[in-house]
Amino acid sequence: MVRFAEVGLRYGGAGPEVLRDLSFTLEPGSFHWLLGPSGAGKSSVLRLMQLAARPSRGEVVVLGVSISQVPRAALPALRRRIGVVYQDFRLLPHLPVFDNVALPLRVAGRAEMQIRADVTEILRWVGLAAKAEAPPASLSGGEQQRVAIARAVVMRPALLVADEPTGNLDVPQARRVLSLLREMHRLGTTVVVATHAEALVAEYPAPALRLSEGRLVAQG
Ligand SMILES: Nc1ncnc2c1ncn2[C@@H]1O[C@H](COP(=O)(O)OP(=O)(O)OP(=O)(O)O)[C@@H](O)[C@H]1O
Repeated sequence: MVRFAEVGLRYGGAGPEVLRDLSFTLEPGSFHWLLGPSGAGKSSVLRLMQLAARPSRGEVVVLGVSISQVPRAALPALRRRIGVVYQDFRLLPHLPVFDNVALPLRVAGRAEMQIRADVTEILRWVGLAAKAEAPPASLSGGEQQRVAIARAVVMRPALLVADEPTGNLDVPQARRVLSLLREMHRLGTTVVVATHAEALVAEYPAPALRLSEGRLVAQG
C-alpha cells in the first residue's frame, strides 16, 4: 500500500538531506502514528505520501504506484485517492461548509445530485449537517477540522494522511477528530497521523513510525 525503500529527500536539490535512508511498509488498512520532535521530518514524509514531493533518492510506492516513475499526467487521478488533513484546516473562507466539502467531487466532475447526496451524508457523519450553509469562520476550530476531514474523505480515499490534525484543538475536540480518523481506519482506509500529542497517542495505542533527524529510529 505505502512502501518507502532507502528514501532520501532534499528540498531544492542542493540543501541537506532532511530524510535519510527511510525504509518501511504500511499494510493496506493499517493505522500508524508518525512521531518525532519538531523538524524530525514528519511533514516531509507525509508530503511524499500525498505526492506533493518526489524523493531525491530511493523509491516511494503509494497505492501500488512508484511515484518516481509515474507520468505527471497520472498524478491527479492518484491524488484523488489520497485524503489529506492539515493542522490549520485549510478551508476556503469564502465558501460555505457544504461547498468546501463538495469541492473534490466538483473537481472530479461528479453530477450535482450525487454531490448533494454524498456531501449531506458525510456532513451527517461528522455531526455538522446543521452547519452546511455556514461560513467556516463561524465554526469552532474542532468543527472546522471536522469539515476538513469530511472534505478529505468525501472521495472515499484509500489513504488518509493527517499532519498534526489536533495541534490547534483542545482535548475534547482533539478526541472527537481522532475518533473520526479511527473510524475511517475501521472502515478499511489506510491512515497515517503525524503528531506531537503523546497524551493522545497513549490513549489510542497503535503502531508508530518514530523519526529523529530525518531517520526512522523506531517502528512498531
Ligand atoms: N520547503 C522546505 N524547504 C527547505 N527545507 C524544508 C522545507 N520543509 C521542511 N524543511 C526542513 O526539513 C526538515 C524536516 O521538516 P518537517 O517539516 O518535515 O519536520 P516535522 O517533523 O514535520 O516538524 P514539525 O513537527 O515542526 O512540523 C526541517 O529541517 C525543515 O527545516
